Amino acid sequence: MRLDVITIFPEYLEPLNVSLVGKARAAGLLDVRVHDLRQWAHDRHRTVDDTPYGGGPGMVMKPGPWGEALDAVLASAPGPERPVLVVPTPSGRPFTQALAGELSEAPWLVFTPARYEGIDRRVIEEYAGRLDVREVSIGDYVLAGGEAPVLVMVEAIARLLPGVLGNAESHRDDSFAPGAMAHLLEGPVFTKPPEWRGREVPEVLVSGHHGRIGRWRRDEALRRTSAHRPDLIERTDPAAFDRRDRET
Ligand SMILES: O[C@H]1NC=Nc2cccc(F)c21
Repeated sequence: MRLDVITIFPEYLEPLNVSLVGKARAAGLLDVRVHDLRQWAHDRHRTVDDTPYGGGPGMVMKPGPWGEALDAVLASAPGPERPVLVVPTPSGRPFTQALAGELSEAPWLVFTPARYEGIDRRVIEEYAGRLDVREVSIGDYVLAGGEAPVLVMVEAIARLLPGVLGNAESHRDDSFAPGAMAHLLEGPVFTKPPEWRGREVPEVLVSGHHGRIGRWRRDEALRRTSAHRPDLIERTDPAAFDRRDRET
């Protein structure tokens, strides 16, 4: 997968050099290119934003630099391939595991993180005709810009690429991944030592009885989900658990 990010804060994307994404890049599974938007702002002050028409708070990003940047990035691809344009914005569709999965299938993604107030609408209109443009939000809270959302989305997408996660199994029990535990939060986890500050690991987990362990984990996941995310409970199919129990 090729992945381009156009931003006025290239240093904000440094985390894409480390950990899971960094390893995927080193392994040649991901080709990540970060571009400084200001190289396409030609005035002396390299201006990329201005006050909004119609008034109101904050600043809106000018269309000129974005148009030149996107044209340059699109022109840099050898073949006829067109990327999916991912526009982080608080007014976008929710970023979900399903969308991460869909985007992980794309051979080329271009991310355009912008300031909170966004990019001049005409940029979206200019590219919507020829690219698959996705306006996406990572959540209903106020951030200064879209760079942190890009880090979040790239991590969620990269870990789904073949070869990126060592143990393929670790997708299976992800919260929100398809299957019996889909839409459930994961329950508590434990590791050595067996006792720590007088607190012991739940006996079932050291029983070696996989059926009991599976049921305990499901019950704990249901308990945690009903406490923290009751909205997810009605989306759970109890029959799927029985099927899963029979498999384990
Ligand atoms: O994901 C959103 N959630 C909240 N604030 C934002 C600010 C800029 C971009 C963006 F995607 C977002």
